Amino acid sequence: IQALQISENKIIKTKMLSRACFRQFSASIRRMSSTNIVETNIDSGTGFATVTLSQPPVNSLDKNLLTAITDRFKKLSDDSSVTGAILTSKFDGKVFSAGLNIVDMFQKSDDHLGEFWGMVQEWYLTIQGFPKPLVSAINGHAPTGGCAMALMSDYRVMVEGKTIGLNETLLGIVAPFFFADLMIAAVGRRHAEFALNNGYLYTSDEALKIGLVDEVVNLDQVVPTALKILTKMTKTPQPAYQVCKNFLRKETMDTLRNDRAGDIAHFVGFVQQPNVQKAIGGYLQALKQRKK
Ligand SMILES: CC/C=C\C/C=C\C/C=C\CC/C=C/CC(=O)SCCNC(=O)CCNC(=O)[C@H](O)C(C)(C)COP(=O)(O)OP(=O)(O)OC[C@H]1O[C@@H](n2cnc3c(N)ncnc32)[C@H](O)[C@@H]1OP(=O)(O)O
Repeated sequence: IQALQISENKIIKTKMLSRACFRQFSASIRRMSSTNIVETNIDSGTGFATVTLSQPPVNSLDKNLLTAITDRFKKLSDDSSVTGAILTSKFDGKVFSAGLNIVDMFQKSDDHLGEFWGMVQEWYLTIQGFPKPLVSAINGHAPTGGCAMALMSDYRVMVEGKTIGLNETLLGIVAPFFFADLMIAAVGRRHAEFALNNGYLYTSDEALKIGLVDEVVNLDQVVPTALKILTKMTKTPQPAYQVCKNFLRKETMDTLRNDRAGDIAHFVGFVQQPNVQKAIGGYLQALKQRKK
């Protein structure tokens, strides 16, 4: 009987302990009401939000994903309990993001293209204007718009052995001026001209050499390294951090803000050209046939 009582007490204690652990865990990690394509967890101890892009197969930025990311970052900006954020992908070891969804640019009406580009502008203005420290944990390939999105963060940690770059010209399209300015800000005009004119995709190590990313680590170190640097960045007095970040980025953002309609018209006119459509169609086909 005594033995039974002892083991029953042990069970009760174990249950109490696991309930306490669960309470502690649920108190420290808050899951934001996320769409399933953008998962967000907030650590209530540090205030760090981890935003994980989760749209299969490659996080291509279609209207749904652009809107979900934009909404998420707007909420994180407004949430005073959030001190900083990490942007990463669910498809670790494979793809961070395949950039803008090419299907949204092929054989579409002017209205579709205009609405799509308006969403691209809003996505750029929101992440680039995110007032808190933001670190990209680039755990897979990051071509074109995927690279641009990583460039909008304040620090880039990349997994070894993948590729990154603004390689639009290889598709027969041209990176918009606000993508080009992101690259110039990171690597300087000389490297940016070479990278954009030639649609050059850098390996992780090459990207590190020119300053396109800040650190290259193995896969299981990507997020921990991002967390480490975020911890440092959030120690800077935040009003000063925000003012500084805003004034350094304001010029290009203002150029876009001041003529969004003109920029949309420019995009639609460019993409609807028959030779551009032909190039995009050919590229899409090549992408589909790569696997065969
Ligand atoms: C004078 C004019 C001046 C200025 C111009 C004015 C305005 C600007 C005009 C235009 C600017 C437009 C800007 C565009 C920026 C972009 O972001 S364009 C996006 C380009 N993206 C890419 O090139 C990436 C292509 N993808 C890949 O290289 C690979 O998929 C990747 C390495 C990311 C992953 O490889 P892997 O894991 O092997 O996957 P798969 O290749 O097998 O892909 C899986 C399926 O996903 C489809 N897919 C891949 N990427 C995209 C995409 N970006 N959009 C849509 N779909 C994509 C792929 O086809 C596979 O589909 P399937 O399974 O075969 O159905």
